[in-house]
Amino acid sequence: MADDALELQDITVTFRSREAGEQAYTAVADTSLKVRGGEFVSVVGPTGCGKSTLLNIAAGLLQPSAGDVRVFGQPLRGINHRAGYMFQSEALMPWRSAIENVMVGLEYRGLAAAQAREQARAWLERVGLRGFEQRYPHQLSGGMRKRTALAQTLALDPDIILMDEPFSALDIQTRQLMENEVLALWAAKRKAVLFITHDLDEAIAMSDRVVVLSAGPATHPIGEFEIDLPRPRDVAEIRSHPRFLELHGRIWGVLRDEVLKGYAQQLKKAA
Ligand SMILES: Nc1ncnc2c1ncn2[C@@H]1O[C@H](COP(=O)(O)OP(=O)(O)OP(=O)(O)O)[C@@H](O)[C@H]1O
Repeated sequence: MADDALELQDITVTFRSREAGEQAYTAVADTSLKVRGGEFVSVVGPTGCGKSTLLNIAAGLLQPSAGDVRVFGQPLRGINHRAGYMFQSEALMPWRSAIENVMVGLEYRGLAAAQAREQARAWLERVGLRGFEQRYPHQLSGGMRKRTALAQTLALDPDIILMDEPFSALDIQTRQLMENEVLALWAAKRKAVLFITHDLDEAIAMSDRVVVLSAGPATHPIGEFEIDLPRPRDVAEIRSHPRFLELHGRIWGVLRDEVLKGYAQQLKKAA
């Protein structure tokens, strides 16, 4: 459909080991997933189930073994240039100041240095980093580095935002502040968001829809839930809303067994 920003159709991903004798591993099997324009969709699933793999497919960083990816109705070939990507790990360049980190993508896009600097400054201000433009990543707190990375992603004005557990390394208060800021920025621009997390509370608090993945191998969606909580939301306050608790109970009912299977598999792998 034309109003789908991102569509994964029957995606299968099989990793083949280079070492002879090792078996191929099918991480994801027959997975279909859509994100409509302006929709905030979270994907939750047990550890190691294939969440990052799916995001890499959506970003065009990884080619599926089978299946198709469509971006605003067009087949994706190579990198998804309509998408911005925010990783779990730090992606800032340590030798560049905060403003230079935000500028780099804009300059790469062809903006003159002065213009790129101006836009980067405005974005740093929007994410609460006015006065910190000249600091280097090691001179910023973990939360500030995340804010810089967020400014870096949003400055490019992507139509689709892909986020892979972006706040998992933060303490709970900073995390909730950042989640609220992301929601406020998202509400202003209404981009399509695909958000990966293993935290069900975070997924429900942020999203319009939550997709639950099975444990691997051959991970696939096993449940999909519309999150009809009122907006604007405060991620801390919404957790005590009766509807939140009801949705949490229903989704956890589907997720719980997969989490247990996921743990068992990790232990088996480690043995
Ligand atoms: N390049 C690769 N080669 C072989 N196996 C891989 C590769 N990348 C991922 N895998 C395997 O595929 C499965 C899914 O990995 P993925 O990182 O997508 O999971 P995840 O759900 O994002 O994990 P986590 O919750 O720990 O972040 C894992 O079992 C992983 O070991």
